[in-house]
Amino acid sequence: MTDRLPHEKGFHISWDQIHRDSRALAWRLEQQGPGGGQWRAVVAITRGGLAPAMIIARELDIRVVDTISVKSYDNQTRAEAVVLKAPQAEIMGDDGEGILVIDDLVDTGKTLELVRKLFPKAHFATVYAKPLGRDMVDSFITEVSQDTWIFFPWDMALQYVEPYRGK
Ligand SMILES: O=P(O)(O)OC[C@H]1O[C@H](OP(=O)(O)OP(=O)(O)O)[C@H](O)[C@@H]1O
Ligand SMILES: O=c1[nH]c(=O)c2nc[nH]c2[nH]1
Ligand SMILES: [Mg+2]
Repeated sequence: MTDRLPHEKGFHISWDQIHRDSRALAWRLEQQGPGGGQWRAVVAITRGGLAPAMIIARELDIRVVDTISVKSYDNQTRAEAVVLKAPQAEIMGDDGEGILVIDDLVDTGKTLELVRKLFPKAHFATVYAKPLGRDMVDSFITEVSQDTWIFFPWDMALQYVEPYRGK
């Protein structure tokens, strides 16, 4: 099943902005590892979670980094979330306790819902969150409205724009 979501607004994020917001998320997560200590591993939800996960792993000095691949969207159309690649079973343990699962954003929450079912005791963190999915995430930095589409720097390119008076 797919459904079309209306996105009236666009929120354009630069590399600098995602770097700063991911760092802010890392600092927020620092004291929240198991027993107030170090996280056992970072797991990025690919592909969007890869860049934030790298920045967070670097900030928190976590060397064990794995991925789970969940595909939910074709362009701006939501489809059923499916796991295309799971993380290593030895890293995750029975329930994901002590593991930090990172994604770039939570929108409807369907992606995190699926991953949470697999690893219910992991900590779920995203850089951005929309209201529908906010309850699925344990930590995030910035909330945007549901009708906003977030444009990430890896999906954009700098391009020439005509001067305002030249049109
Ligand atoms: O909360 P939801 O409604 O599930 O949406 C959020 C997910 O959608 C996007 O990933 P996408 O499936 O588009 O794949 P990508 O990360 O490879 O771009 C985004 O990176 C999140 O993972
Ligand atoms: O680049 C993206 N921006 C978004 O706002 C979004 N929501 C779900 N998936 C998304 N991908
Ligand atoms: Mg994604």
